[in-house]
Amino acid sequence: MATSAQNRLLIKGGRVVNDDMMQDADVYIEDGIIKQVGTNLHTPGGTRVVEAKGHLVMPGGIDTHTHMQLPFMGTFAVDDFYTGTRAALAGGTTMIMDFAIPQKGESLVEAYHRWRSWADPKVCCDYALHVGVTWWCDKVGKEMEELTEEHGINSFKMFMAYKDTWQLDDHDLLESFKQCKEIGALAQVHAENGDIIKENTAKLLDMGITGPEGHELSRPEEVEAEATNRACVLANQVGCPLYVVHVMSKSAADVVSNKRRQGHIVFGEPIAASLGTDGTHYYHKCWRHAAAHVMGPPLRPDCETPKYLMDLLANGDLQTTGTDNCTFSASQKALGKDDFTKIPNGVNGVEDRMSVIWEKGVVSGKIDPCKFVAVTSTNAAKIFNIYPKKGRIAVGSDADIVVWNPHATRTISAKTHYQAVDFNIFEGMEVHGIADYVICHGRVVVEEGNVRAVSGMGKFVPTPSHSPYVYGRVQERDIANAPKKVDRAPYDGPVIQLNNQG
Ligand SMILES: C[C@@H](CNC(N)=O)C(=O)O
Ligand SMILES: [Zn+2]
Ligand SMILES: [Zn+2]
Repeated sequence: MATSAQNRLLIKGGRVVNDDMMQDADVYIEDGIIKQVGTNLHTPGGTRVVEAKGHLVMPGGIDTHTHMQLPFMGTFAVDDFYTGTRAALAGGTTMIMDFAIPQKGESLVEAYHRWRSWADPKVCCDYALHVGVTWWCDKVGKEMEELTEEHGINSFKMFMAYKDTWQLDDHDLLESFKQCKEIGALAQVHAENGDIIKENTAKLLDMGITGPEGHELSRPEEVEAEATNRACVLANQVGCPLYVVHVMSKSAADVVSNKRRQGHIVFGEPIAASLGTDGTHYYHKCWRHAAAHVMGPPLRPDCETPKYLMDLLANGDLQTTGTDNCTFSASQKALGKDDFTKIPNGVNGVEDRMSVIWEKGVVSGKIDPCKFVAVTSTNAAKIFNIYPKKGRIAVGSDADIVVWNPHATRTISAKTHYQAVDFNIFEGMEVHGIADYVICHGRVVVEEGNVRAVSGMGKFVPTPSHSPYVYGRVQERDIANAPKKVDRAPYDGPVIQLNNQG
């Protein structure tokens, strides 16, 4: 069938960047799919041309961790699936991975359908879902299997914090990890020790420390590191691959590095916030400013943390970058004006992630453009088993592409950002790297600063189980590491008699 002119696009004169190579090449697109990559391409008449000279042509960003319009702590995240995905496109991200989170006792499948009903009509770009496991029983295990087999879910997030609401104990963590392995899904953890947090919180409030500084004081980085280590040990003991979301500290990152060095199958996800700013803001005199940075795990007061985490992305010890975008405006954060435990947790990031990582990673000389593509897009596509449909500029891949201007600069501000939230944790930061053009489903949705995102144009992307990148070595490893019985003659010596008087 002849394609109509608006479905044909040629990105001309740019430098194509994938995670493993760069090349000067043009990219020809038809009906939302990349059809040709190369030079001197023959394209039909009526093809629209995007001039990309001096630009990098990269796979659109994949944000592995968002919470659009999340019902949380008595309110809803203010960026919904429309404003959130529109902002994502504005910044060069062409796919988000959000979370369907049931309350304790609720059906996981019902939560999945609820999130689908919220997202499908609104998303401007493609999206996938992880599903939260906030309680455990056999029914939960069966629903995890149904979600993997019938609904395109291949990752489940278990919470080790949020005691009394979403937190699982070690027994339930083990059961959920075993089930993830059984169905070929990836176990994700929110790694903080919720029991220590509860203990510390009571002490701090008793001492009259009710401000946002109390939030970080209640959960210092060793509380994140302890849970990260525990999750790695539990998962490794049942042979389940693990993905640690929102890695926020040096200590937790070191745990992931060391476990990977010991051969564990574990992945770590720092976020734009932990790569771009720090926890000194909790001590800001302005309550609103300090509260705007409240999230869990918290940003760390050690201002060397962002560089440290970027170095671990550079050397491959950490693999993906999300944002944990879960935004609340001043009046919502003010629910906790007298008690930091009531400040809705969450920060922005979905719009600025690509620029923040370009500035802190590439401009600083820590990562090159190929590694930038790896950590903002390709690694996520491989881990969640949607590669090369997503995460690559190649024939047959989706035409989700960012035409990146590496030299242009902008100053990040809530005054100019597309997000609905009234605060930006990167306020005032000058960054290099602007998405001059963003192509989504083969259509130009961002053009030199004009965002023409279309609500409902995004599609749900099923993530299939048994990702080779995650499970490719699990079977052999189980066989190789299986404990072996020792053949020996039975003991035939004396045995004491136990008296029954206890
Ligand atoms: C509830 C959700 C977002 N909030 C946060 N990280 O502070 C999460 O824990 O990832
Ligand atoms: Zn979390
Ligand atoms: Zn989250």
